[in-house]
Amino acid sequence: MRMRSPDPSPLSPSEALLHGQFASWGSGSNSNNNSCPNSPGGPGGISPTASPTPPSASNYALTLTYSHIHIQRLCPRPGKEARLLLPLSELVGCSCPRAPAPPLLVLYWYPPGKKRKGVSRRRQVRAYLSESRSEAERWSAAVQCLLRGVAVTSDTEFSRSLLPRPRRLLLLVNPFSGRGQAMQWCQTHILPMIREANISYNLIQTERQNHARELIREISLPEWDGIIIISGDGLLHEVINGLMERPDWDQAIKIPVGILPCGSGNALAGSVNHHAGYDMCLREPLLLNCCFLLCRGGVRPMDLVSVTTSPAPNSNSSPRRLFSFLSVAWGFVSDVDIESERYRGLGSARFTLGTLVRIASLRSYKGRLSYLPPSVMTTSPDATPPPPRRPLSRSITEGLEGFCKAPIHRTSSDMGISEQRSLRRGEGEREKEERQRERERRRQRARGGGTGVVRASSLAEDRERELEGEMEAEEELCSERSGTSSESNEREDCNMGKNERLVGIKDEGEDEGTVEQDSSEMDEDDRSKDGDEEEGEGMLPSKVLCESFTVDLGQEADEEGTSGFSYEDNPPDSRPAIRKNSAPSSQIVSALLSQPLRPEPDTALYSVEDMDLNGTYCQREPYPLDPRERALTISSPFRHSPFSYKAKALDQNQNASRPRPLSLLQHSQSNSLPPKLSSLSLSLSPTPPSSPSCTSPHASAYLVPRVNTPNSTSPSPLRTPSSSFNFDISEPTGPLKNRPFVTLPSNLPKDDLLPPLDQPLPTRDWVTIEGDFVLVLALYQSHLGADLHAAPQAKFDDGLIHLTFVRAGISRATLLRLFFAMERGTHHSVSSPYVSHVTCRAFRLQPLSSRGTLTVDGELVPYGPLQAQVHPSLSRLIVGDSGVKITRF
Ligand SMILES: Nc1ncnc2c1ncn2[C@@H]1O[C@H](COP(=O)(O)OP(=O)(O)OP(=O)(O)O)[C@@H](O)[C@H]1O
Repeated sequence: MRMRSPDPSPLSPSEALLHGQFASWGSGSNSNNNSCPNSPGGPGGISPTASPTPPSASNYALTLTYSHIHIQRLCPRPGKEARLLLPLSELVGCSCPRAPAPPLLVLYWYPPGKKRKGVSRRRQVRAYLSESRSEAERWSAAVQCLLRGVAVTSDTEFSRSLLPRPRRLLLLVNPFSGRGQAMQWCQTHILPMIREANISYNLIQTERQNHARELIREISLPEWDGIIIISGDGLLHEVINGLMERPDWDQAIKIPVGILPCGSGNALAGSVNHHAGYDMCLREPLLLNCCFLLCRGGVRPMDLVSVTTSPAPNSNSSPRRLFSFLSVAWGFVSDVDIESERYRGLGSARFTLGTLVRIASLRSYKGRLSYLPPSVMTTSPDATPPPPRRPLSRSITEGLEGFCKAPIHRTSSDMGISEQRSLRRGEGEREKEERQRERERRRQRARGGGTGVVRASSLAEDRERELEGEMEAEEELCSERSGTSSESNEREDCNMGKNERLVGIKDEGEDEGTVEQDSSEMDEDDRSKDGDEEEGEGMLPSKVLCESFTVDLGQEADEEGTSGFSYEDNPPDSRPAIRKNSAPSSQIVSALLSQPLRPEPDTALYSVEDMDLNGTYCQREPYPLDPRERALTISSPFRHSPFSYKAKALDQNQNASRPRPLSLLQHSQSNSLPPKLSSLSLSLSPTPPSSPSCTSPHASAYLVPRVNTPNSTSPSPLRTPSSSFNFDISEPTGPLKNRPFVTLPSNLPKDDLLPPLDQPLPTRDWVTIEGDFVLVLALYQSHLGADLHAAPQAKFDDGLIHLTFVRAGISRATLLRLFFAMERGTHHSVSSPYVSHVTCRAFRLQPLSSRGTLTVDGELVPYGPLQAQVHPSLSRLIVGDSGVKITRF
């Protein structure tokens, strides 16, 4: 019994809603005490025929207030606390068993677990024997009224009639999610708690992929107060899309949805758990927290993101639209998600192993990422309006990894350094500066042969010139100001600023050299270079925090500080990539990291396909590739990868009816640790040579005109409307999600920020980054997995997409450090010029590499151009007490 010390402030009578005396009844935790009352109606519940245990000698005085039940032992025993304060916020329900059971008041209490991570909240059932049934029922009704948010006062006559009808929930269980424990957990954890909360439910097991989606499209929704997914995030993805495919989608999507985590990633559950203020946890503790929050009720609006994907390969259909509640991933994250399917038996540890394998064979992808930063808006009508904001029109073309770092530092932010400086000046100066830059860009493009192709080797010069242009403009501004009393001071300031920036440019150049060396020699030299890198760190800009988002300008310098990074340096519970329940031990990690990372000779070739403005792939120059990469499918070190790319994939619908169990069976052969892990070759993936000096034959080939550059050329001659989306690319045959061709309702919310996928983006306001990426991750929840706090600022309804992109050139150690820091959500402070975090309202992703994986909410979608826009607060999520109470009863 958890008796607490007496409340120092005695209860005032006005606070008390009810007061009464009860005798004790066998109480305690369900697991330890067989004599205690069990779940109402559940197995082991109070048997009507059971003869009541004789009341104990000790009696209790119970007082009910708006927030607590005060339980006072009337005959204090030595060594025992005399008083227990039971917060109503920790109760899921209360009952009064029907006759012939004794007149009991039964309280179902789930106090939170100990602070130590991973310790579950524990179920405690407390039963008190009343003098009469009517008194017990009065108390039960009063407690339930408070739990359900019914307005009551001390004058209220409590009875069952005051209670709203029990909530009705549709529970959808994917029995194959995670490690296949969903049904077992239903019986042991979920259903008992739901019964105790007096919730009615219908439980349906899904039988195949898209079963839930079809079901949700058809059912009558007014019968339900909520739809609960007992699975991973994939099943919720189906439900959300099923709701949006209904003719009454605008009503349907407002039905509260909830998630009880039984998958392996459980990102949304992790976000809900975090939102409720609980410590990060996994498995049963996470499930119990989420189930508790569900029973407490309370919903919040949740943003949905409308994603338009390319049509499936070999299909003549148009782009597909779907709705996403979690993420879009390309590169590292989606690769790990899909490739680690084969380790599903490991539970969430599959991501750990997948992460290590993918880091060992790190690869990068060419592509173009464009995004629309959120606009600056004043929320208060009294607030002074912001200065007129010049529409931003920026496009950043990056060269090879580590080569052109400066542009991304400065301009990928909504209010980057150059923009902030411009805004301080008058419109005239800004326009003048803009014109000057424009002229410079045009000259630059003309030098590129008039094709719009930007030479990679010229990018750094380009950027340097741009900076010089800015400085000249500033100098002009200073000279215009001369004549005032502060003339000399200002001039000095200006000159000083210029010198500092020139030093900065020089230093960046030096740093780039270092980073190139880093990418080619990697870890072998890590330790020795540590000191040098530290030196350079102070010379670079450190970090710009923008109003709406953060862009890390940090120095990759302490990248090499990661040479000192070892598993010994990190407490075991602070590793997201190496999870607590991970199968791979630190020895595996050490083995992987201790391998020398050698650049592989570029001995084999495969074709790199470039894409024109219309999203059509065209073959460009050959791209060097390690022969093993070709042999090992998508650079997996596992020879029998079930995800090998076939020359031509089946239409995704040909997998359509393949139920999950089959796919699990199919993967079961590889559901084991990699053979001979220690002999894994840590060869570099086919990233281009680190030198930007165009030694790579393809260096200028993949840099194609940018659609949203103001002066970009008209659409490429390769573009033909009919050939748009006609991708001759292969897809993994296994897990590509079958999406039945359903005609979406015509009145769905429009993606008003985006043109059709085959049209160029608007020339204003958008930012484009082009180059080699290790990963692009668009997240709209705080968590990417239950223990990956990947977007710490994200809220369910912030109307924002949180974009993280990592560019090629990042070392394995830094990447690993980034994932480690993600567990605590501190990865934004991992200083690396290759890592950027921004927010946006819409984005477009155009992969330029011919192979890769794209996932939406962890589900594979056709590989090709994709775009997305956030639709704020479109749906409603059950989050517990911190939300608004469910009103539909
Ligand atoms: N009965 C079933 N048989 C086969 N596949 C199913 C079944 N029910 C659902 N699915 C599909 O299984 C896929 C994975 O489900 P889900 O994401 O819920 O679990 P998970 O992958 O274990 O969890 P997480 O996404 O958190 O890793 C989804 O695409 C879903 O459509």
